Amino acid sequence: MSIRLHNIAKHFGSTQALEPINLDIHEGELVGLLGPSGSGKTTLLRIIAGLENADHSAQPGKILFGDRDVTNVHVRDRRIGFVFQHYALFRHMSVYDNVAFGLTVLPRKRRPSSGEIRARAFRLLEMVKLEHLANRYPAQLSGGQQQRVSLARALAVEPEVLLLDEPFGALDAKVRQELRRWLRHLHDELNFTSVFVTHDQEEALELSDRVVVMSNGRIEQIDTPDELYRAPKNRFVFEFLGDVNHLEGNVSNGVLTCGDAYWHVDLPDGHEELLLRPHEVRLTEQPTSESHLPVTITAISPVGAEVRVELEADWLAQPWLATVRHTDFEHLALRRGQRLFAHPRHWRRFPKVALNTAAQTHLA
Ligand SMILES: Nc1ncnc2c1ncn2[C@@H]1O[C@H](COP(=O)(O)OP(=O)(O)OP(=O)(O)O)[C@@H](O)[C@H]1O
Repeated sequence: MSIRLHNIAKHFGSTQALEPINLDIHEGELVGLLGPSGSGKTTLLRIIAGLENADHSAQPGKILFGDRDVTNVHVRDRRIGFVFQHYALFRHMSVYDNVAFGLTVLPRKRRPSSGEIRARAFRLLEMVKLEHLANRYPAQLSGGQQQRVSLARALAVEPEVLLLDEPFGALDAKVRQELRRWLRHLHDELNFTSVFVTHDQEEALELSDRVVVMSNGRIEQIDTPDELYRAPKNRFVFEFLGDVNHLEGNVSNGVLTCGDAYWHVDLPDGHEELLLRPHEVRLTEQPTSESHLPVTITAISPVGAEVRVELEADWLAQPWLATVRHTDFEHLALRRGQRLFAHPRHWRRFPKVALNTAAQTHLA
């Protein structure tokens, strides 16, 4: 089931939660709504669900599920499954009853027989690997298990659209990771269309077919995770998707200078701010004829696939972060207090005048 939003806007009193938005979600897609707090993600999800009405204006917005105009259709009749962080399980019902609930309350005409309800609920419990806990009560489950029951409960009524609002928000990192895999797996196997809200970049990039990046009630970019990361449309998207180092200074005759640091860049004269990711910073013991960017290591974190190194310098307003391979870390014998030189491998600049102009990128 595709979802099409046309000219959807929302005010709460004088607060504009959403500027007029157009969004096409394809059938079978898993789409993440990503943005900082207050950017309008939940409002957009609630409007898709029918829990909130969009503004009625001179040009009222429209919501289509497939060919069906659901703009004025009640939430009950939109055939949607929900998994909301605060939409808790029924505490007085067993796991099995929670999952079967949606089917037992269907109107008689659409309600399956009790044997079928039982079979379907158990099939879903098997899918989320919880059939052995069918008789337990929610309070007797871990947070991750409860969210898996929520997922099974939402899927029991065979929704064509599944909406999830920060579904794994309250869980620890490892359980979140596991549940993401669950969701992706169920999504691919059952082939519904899903929209989920998150403020976690990693979650959005890992789970989504496409990500909708939002800020201030606006859509900044809609793209595949790969495209978003490689070709951010503006500075906001670039900064929101990961750690960023800033290099600010004046360019004159092809040399950017900042305090006692300088670097040859192919840019016209003027003030510049260049942005680079931690993996785009190379560290060496000596400067080169091209760059002289002296830095001091202030912290080292060797946890993970790469070593994270924090760098400070008089010419930097904010510390830089560099990620280096473990082999380079050992080779350079990096330690706190060590003085080194940074070399940008790659950088971007986002001209300030027009926020939405494409980034200029440069490979050093
Ligand atoms: N019921 C409401 N009444 C008044 N203002 C609201 C209401 N719901 C949301 N807002 C405002 O609308 C804007 C968007 O809120 P929304 O909850 O959609 O953001 P969000 O991106 O989901 O944020 P978060 O990640 O913090 O949940 C915010 O400025 C918020 O204060």
